[in-house]
Amino acid sequence: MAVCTVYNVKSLNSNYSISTPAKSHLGFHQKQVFFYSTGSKKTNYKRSGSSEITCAADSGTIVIGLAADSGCGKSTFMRRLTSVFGGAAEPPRGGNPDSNTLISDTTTVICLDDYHSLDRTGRKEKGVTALDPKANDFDLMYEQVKAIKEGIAVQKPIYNHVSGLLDPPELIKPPKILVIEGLHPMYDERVRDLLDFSIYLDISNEVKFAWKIQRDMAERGHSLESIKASIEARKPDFDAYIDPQKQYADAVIEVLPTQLIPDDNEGKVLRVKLIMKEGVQFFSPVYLFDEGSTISWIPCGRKLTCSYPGITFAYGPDSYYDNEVSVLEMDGQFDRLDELIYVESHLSNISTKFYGEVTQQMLKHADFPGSNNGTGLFQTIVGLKIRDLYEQLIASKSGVPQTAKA
Ligand SMILES: Nc1ncnc2c1ncn2[C@@H]1O[C@H](COP(=O)(O)OP(=O)(O)OP(=O)(O)O)[C@@H](O)[C@H]1O
Ligand SMILES: O=C(CO)[C@H](O)[C@H](O)COP(=O)(O)O
Repeated sequence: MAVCTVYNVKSLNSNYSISTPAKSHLGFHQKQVFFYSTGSKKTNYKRSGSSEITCAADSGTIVIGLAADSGCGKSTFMRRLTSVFGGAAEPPRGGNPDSNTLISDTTTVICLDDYHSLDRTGRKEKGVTALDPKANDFDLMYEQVKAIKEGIAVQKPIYNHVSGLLDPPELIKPPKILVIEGLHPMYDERVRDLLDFSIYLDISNEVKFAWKIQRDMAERGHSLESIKASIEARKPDFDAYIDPQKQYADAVIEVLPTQLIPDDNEGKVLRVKLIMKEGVQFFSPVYLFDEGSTISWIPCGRKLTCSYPGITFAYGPDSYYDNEVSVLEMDGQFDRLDELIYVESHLSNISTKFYGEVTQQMLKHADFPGSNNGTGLFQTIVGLKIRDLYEQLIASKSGVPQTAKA
């Protein structure tokens, strides 16, 4: 286990202190004062001693970025990803019960909402949304993600979604895999350059609306009008600051209404595309039947039960924001998840460790949203690809060659 040094930093105008790494690139050696803004006022910190802690990562931390709007399936995706590595993710033990962080043996998932520089009141006073870069501290985000990547523990702020306030920070030790999820993992070029792999969940407006209604009306008691108003209010900033990040993603999961039901407006049956950038180190796109060909496939028949409106798959090369990509598409939904093995056996480069691993993962989490359609299938596959990328990166650092995967 590696040893990390954290420097204690005392607050000059509030009653809690934070610790932060002592690296000169963070400015503490030179300046010894760190500005951390809470709400609309700034809090000053001064260095006061240091301590050593045990860090989890000996061979460096790899950093994955996951971008999406609120309510677009990030938490569900994270649960699928963590499961691929084994073990469950939990909030930091004994910490703030409203922490947004999830820690498992291999992964630590931090939510970038914790880098809101303006709290709920601060945003209201200034008339900005949480999507606006002005409401977020990208300098601190960059410094802390960089520090963790270099094996240094940090004291990360917490944005409390219950109170709408910035809470005292929590200690984040470098894990094997750090996932930064939220609104802006690819917005700031410096943060973007720290990412070893990036994913964007691109949920079309119609589908986003259907999911929001399902969650916020059924589970949170919001009215239809308030859900509509909240989506409308966020849209200009979403279009300006969140959506453009998809051009930088190594993989995009795009979720659209089905094309199998004419004029469908229920949003239950989905058409899902997995858009995979070519030429990304340690990431080889998944393919159907024949790499590089253009394929359309209706798998329904003796081996796959399909009720109305059926299932179609498509695969082929394309371009996306001037990048060469491979696109795998699924429209429709599975009737029987155990039969997914039939589809899995026709996919290649899925980075499984044994035959049927995708199907096993999907069956294990059959109760997660999207398990009967392309959202669950592609999230699971991307999880396996991330595991593969991690193993290849670690092997490349230690000089051990990796064997080819399915
Ligand atoms: N693949 C899916 N299929 C159907 N519904 C889904 C899917 N993924 C997410 N949802 C719906 O969206 C809701 C939000 O999902 P989730 O909590 O994973 O999103 P999130 O991006 O983490 O949200 P937030 O940022 O608001 O915490 C779920 O409760 C569910 O209703
Ligand atoms: O877009 C969001 C990311 O999840 C939230 O709206 C943002 O973090 C502000 O949170 P809250 O609405 O709890 O004040």
